[in-house]
Amino acid sequence: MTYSVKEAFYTLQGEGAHTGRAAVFLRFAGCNLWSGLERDREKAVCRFCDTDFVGTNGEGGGKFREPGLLAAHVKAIWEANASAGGRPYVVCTGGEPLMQLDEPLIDALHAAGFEIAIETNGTLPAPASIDWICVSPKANAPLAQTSGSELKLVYPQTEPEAQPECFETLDFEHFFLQPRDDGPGVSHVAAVAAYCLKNPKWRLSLQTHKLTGLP
Ligand SMILES: C[S@@+](CC[C@H](N)C(=O)[O-])C[C@H]1O[C@@H](n2cnc3c(N)ncnc32)[C@H](O)[C@@H]1O
Ligand SMILES: Nc1nc2[nH]cc(C(=O)O)c2c(=O)[nH]1
Ligand code: SF4
Ligand SMILES: [Mg+2]
Repeated sequence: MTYSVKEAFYTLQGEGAHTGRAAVFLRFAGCNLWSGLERDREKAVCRFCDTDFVGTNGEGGGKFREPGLLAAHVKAIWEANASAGGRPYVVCTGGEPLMQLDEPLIDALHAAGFEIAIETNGTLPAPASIDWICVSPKANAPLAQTSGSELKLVYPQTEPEAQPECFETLDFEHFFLQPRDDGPGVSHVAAVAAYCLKNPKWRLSLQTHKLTGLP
């Protein structure tokens, strides 16, 4: 299949349990919960998205006709940036990466030496061969993937079915609340901190790339 990639870039993982780890971010185009067009945002299932995942015109983006070609592209980005040590790490995100990330591409990334992480909204099942599965549930989007490495819930969400208590018995190793970024002048950090202080099962995940200026 042909993979549509919005952008691919080298940075530090900004969120969750692997915060601070060097990685190639592979951002697939398209999502099943929003078209990505501002005119559709209010009627979308997921309305708080902070990401442009439309098209293939970003840095390192493009269309890749074979899994091996995309894996070679990711490897070239790693090798152009990392000089020594550390296991090559790729974070597949989007948009919704599970609309495109398939077994042939997972095999090709593994063959290129990568440990593979995914950031997914959990509405599509994730292949078990992915090394690190981060699920970020959204209100009104039933979960197909109820186990994994970390569950990272954007907080607050108003809908009753997107409250932290709805997810805390699922089969994940780590539970994070991430303050919803509503743009300049609004912060939900204190609300997340207060929740985590009362409910120690949950930890605070800051979007540290937005503090450091990394992509
Ligand atoms: C852009 S999404 C792409 C992956 C996948 N579609 C998902 O939603 O998990 C990557 C991460 O950013 C989070 N995110 C999106 N918009 C956000 C916002 N406004 N504030 C905080 N986190 C946000 C998502 O919940 C997810 O954990
Ligand atoms: N540095 C950095 N860390 C991230 N963690 C998850 C991200 C995403 O958009 O999926 C992201 C991102 O866009 N940049
Ligand atoms: S599911 Fe993820 S990529 Fe899709 S609109 Fe929501 S946050 Fe953005
Ligand atoms: Mg992001």
